[in-house]
Amino acid sequence: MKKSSIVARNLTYTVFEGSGERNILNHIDCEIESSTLTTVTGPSGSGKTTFMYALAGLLNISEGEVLYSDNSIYKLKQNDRDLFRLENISFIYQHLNLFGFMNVEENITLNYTLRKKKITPEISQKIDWYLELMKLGKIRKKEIQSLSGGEKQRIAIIRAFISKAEFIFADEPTGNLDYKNSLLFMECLKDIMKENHSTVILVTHNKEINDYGDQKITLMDGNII
Ligand SMILES: Nc1ncnc2c1ncn2[C@@H]1O[C@H](COP(=O)(O)OP(=O)(O)OP(=O)(O)O)[C@@H](O)[C@H]1O
Repeated sequence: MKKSSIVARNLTYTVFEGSGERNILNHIDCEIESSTLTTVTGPSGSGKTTFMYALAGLLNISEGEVLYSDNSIYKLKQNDRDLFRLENISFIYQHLNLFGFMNVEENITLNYTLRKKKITPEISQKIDWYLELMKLGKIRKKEIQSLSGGEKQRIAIIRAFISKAEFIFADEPTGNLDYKNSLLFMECLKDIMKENHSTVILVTHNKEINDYGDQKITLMDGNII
């Protein structure tokens, strides 16, 4: 068996509601193997986004742990945890998180800027290649506000791909895309996974996207079913 790259043990996230408590994630155990695509589905409110954030070390979990190659992300000091994420994890959020005050190129290369890494000619060429592939053409210097929802989504996707992160967490990455572009995204994702040996966790409501998963997780009321 391949080595597990992410392991969650007893992962629990509790919130206080009124006079009581509620487990949004309820003692979850799971293993995600290296270089695989794991899809996460379930009804609205079942805990998919929370699960993804908890795996990425973004929450103050109530119980349990998340291990990346046997190291607990929640045992890291906050600064080290942030640094680990910056170096190793790319996100494609439901709400895109693109910055309106930056142009397309600045948004795509944000991870490099934050890590003070140079944009090599090879990376620059790759950006053009992705822009062409995603049918966006010559928009590197365009303002983000001037783009449509689907175009912004594709920029967020390119930003995640270009960072070459080992782990990609994607929350409804095809939510703003039409059928053709959704399948194009999945084909690109598979190529990227092969090239970078990435491990991908992808939240989706879409049955066809879910079918791409090597492992399929279904959540219901904070439990894996
Ligand atoms: N910090 C919080 N405080 C209170 N409730 C929360 C908090 N975070 C999440 N929830 C609740 O937990 C439940 C799960 O939320 P989550 O966003 O993870 O669901 P989801 O499955 O991703 O939903 P959707 O498919 O609609 O995006 C929801 O009922 C949400 O309101």
